[in-house]
Amino acid sequence: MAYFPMFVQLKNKKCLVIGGGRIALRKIEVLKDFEADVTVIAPEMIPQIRQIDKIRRIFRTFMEEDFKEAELVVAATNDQKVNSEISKICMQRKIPVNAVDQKEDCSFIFPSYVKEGEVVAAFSSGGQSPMITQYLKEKIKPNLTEELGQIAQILGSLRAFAKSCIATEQQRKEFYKELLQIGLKDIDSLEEQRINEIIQKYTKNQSEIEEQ
Ligand SMILES: C[C@@]1(CC(=O)O)c2cc3[nH]c(cc4nc(cc5[nH]c(cc(n2)[C@H]1CCC(=O)O)[C@@](C)(CC(=O)O)[C@@H]5CCC(=O)O)C(CC(=O)O)=C4CCC(=O)O)c(CCC(=O)O)c3CC(=O)O
Ligand SMILES: NC(=O)C1=CN([C@@H]2O[C@H](COP(=O)(O)OP(=O)(O)OC[C@H]3O[C@@H](n4cnc5c(N)ncnc54)[C@H](O)[C@@H]3O)[C@@H](O)[C@H]2O)C=CC1
Repeated sequence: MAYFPMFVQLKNKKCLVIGGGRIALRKIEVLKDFEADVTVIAPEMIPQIRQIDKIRRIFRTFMEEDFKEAELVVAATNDQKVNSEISKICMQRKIPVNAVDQKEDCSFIFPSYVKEGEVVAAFSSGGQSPMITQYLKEKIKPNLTEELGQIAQILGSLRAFAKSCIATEQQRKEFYKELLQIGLKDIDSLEEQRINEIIQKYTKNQSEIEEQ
């Protein structure tokens, strides 16, 4: 079964990671990368987890009341029974849950991803082979450049303006495409004056349409 790649807003969401080993660390780093509010619960945590900034650490085994406020949970202990129990609690409470050792206990799984600014490419093999998932990430890395992330930010900042000032969706599409092509050739040439020239070209078209 293939999983649907849903892009979820995690900023400031209360995410609970249960377990304090190497795999918990990997999951915490991903959640932090998307600005989640992370709490870790485990009797023992590896030094790298103890050193992470701005997370809550609770040194004990989990309790049912820990789930009260959780909006997303990762069961990352090394005990399958414990992870399964966590999963059941979350499923009952309809909290999205990931269990690191058994996809049957997951309502969502983690992808391998590349992120530049707000552009994210994410891969999954439906749990069949994380190696393949990692391989795909490495393949896309040379294409998902820092510049592409910057171009996305520039195009994003022009969206509201383009919607109000460029007449049709087709024209807006051409406008974004032209800016993208320029940015891909040379990000530095996508500066204010050049952008203004292109804006004028597309808004001029609109005033011509309005005059007719
Ligand atoms: C179902 C899923 C649930 C979940 O964790 O969300 C899951 C489950 C399991 N992984 C296992 C093993 C490995 N996982 C990795 C790596 C990653 N695993 C990740 C995700 C996922 N792993 C989800 C499915 C993803 C998909 O759809 O493809 C990544 C992408 C994201 C992340 O972890 O954040 C991250 C790469 C991050 C990156 O580099 O970008 C490596 C490689 C390595 O460690 O270098 C190995 C060893 C090689 C191998 O086994 O293939 C085992 C067996 C453990 C055992 O044998 O004991 C299980 C349990 C089982 O399969 O039963
Ligand atoms: N999803 C993935 O990508 C992968 C998953 N795995 C799975 O991940 C599991 C965990 O791996 P590691 O982090 O290396 O294990 P680990 O042994 O380093 O850490 C286990 C952690 O769980 C904690 N723990 C145990 N019982 C607990 C409880 N009742 N409440 C709270 N915390 C508890 C321990 O204190 C410890 O911090 C492995 O057993 C393996 O099945 C392994 C490789 C990749």
